[in-house]
Amino acid sequence: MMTAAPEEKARITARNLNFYYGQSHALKNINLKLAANRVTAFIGPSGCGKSTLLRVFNRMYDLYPGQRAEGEVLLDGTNILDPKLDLNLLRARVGMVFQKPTPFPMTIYENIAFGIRLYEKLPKSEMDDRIEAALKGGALWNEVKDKLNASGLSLSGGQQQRLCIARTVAIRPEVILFDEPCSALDPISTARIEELIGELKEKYTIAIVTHNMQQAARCSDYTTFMYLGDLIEFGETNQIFTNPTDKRTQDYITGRFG
Ligand SMILES: Nc1ncnc2c1ncn2[C@@H]1O[C@H](COP(=O)(O)OP(=O)(O)OP(=O)(O)O)[C@@H](O)[C@H]1O
Repeated sequence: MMTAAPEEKARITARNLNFYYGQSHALKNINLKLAANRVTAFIGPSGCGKSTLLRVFNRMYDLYPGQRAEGEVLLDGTNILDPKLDLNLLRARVGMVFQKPTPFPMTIYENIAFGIRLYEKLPKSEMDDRIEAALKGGALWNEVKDKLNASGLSLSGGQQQRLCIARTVAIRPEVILFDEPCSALDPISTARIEELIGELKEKYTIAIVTHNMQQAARCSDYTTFMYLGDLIEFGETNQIFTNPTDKRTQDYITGRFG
């Protein structure tokens, strides 16, 4: 197993990470660094553990009994697997965008304000500024600035996904996790989100799970190939796609399995 890490500042470091669904061993001794202000893509055949790994990074699994992680996952030096950790704070630092856009059934404005209010009490004018900045961060401001009181559900699928990204950005996270963020979107909306991910990495550290090889190649700096719960290969995206060292990586990226 190759677990080399980039010679860059790490935002998240996983050390000897194992994950279990009851008796089932879903992540096997994962060692990995997510470089700060870079996009790291996770690829591999269905069921290899990509989403499980992403869900460890913000302790999403904590909501479900019987699921447990062992080892260490450091976020700027703090072990996020520590049972005493404040999960609300963790989820403010590590935001997540899901496969299906999930706006709340409320106005565009309230979709963003809702999350901010969980953490901060702001006067109206400051809140307005934060909402504008978040919608700009989600590359949605120009399309919605004249209808902030319309329902979030009235937007197109691609706009809804950008609203969800704006909602995540509004809380000022350090890391954003994307779990197949484009799989429900058309090619134009997909291109828009990929472009946005490229912009977001200036401020945030990004991890993205994708089934789309072209997407991983287009928008990531580093790529991780996983197989049956193992991290098989990690490297610069260009190297993984042009000159992988492991035969399983090569077979997967050339479409021989998965
Ligand atoms: N809630 C669960 N309970 C039990 N086993 C689970 C659960 N969720 C996932 N698994 C198992 O853990 C392993 C990893 O699943 P995971 O969803 O992380 O894979 P993935 O690589 O993201 O797959 P996909 O590409 O299909 O989304 C699989 O064997 C899966 O069956």
